[in-house]
Amino acid sequence: MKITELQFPGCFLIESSKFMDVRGGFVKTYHKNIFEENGIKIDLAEEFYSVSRKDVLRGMHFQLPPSDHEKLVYCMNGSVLDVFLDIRKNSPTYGQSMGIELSGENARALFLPRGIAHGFLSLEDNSVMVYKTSTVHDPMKDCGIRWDSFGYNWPVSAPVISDRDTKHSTFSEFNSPF
Ligand SMILES: Cc1cn([C@H]2C[C@H](O)[C@@H](COP(=O)(O)OP(=O)(O)O[C@H]3O[C@@H](C)C(=O)[C@@H](O)[C@H]3O)O2)c(=O)[nH]c1=O
Repeated sequence: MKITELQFPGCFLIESSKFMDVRGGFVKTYHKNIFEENGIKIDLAEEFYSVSRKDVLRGMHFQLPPSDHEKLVYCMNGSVLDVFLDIRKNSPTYGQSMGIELSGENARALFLPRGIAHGFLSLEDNSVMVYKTSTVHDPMKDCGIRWDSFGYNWPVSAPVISDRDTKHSTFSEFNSPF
């Protein structure tokens, strides 16, 4: 397991070893000690997953304080372009976004701290995204920023998005509490 801090402080790329044999594959997605040795502390409270068709775009999501949380995300099957946006006002990378491909094949995961908005574009059918979070879902604090409002160059013109995701504030309208 190789863990690298990204250019956004507190965001980490986790590259897990994938063991293959005649039966298929094996991937370890969380190891408390290795994570903590690399500066990642997450008390797991919930786990969930979504399944998306090609060109589905979900995001950009986060929970507001006091229900904000750390998030460990990975793609167990298929592939996605995972995109995250720094909305921490005191961060040197505030307002910046970056994208990383996650797939069942590359077995990468991302650790995202509080104050990072998260979304992804599904690059193929049956892309399964798994999340482990440090607080439980709080519908009253579940919040978002419009996917097309912060300058990220998504490689899709007409993504499939939820009704909720069309209604988020734009990045410039949003007054970040982080
Ligand atoms: C996120 C979530 C949703 N739900 C419900 C609400 C709704 O009825 C249904 C689908 O929710 P959504 O449309 O918000 O699902 P989705 O758009 O897939 O939400 C996810 O998007 C990505 C980008 C993230 O980063 C995740 O943290 C999460 O916000 O599931 C829960 O019960 N618990 C949860 O933790």
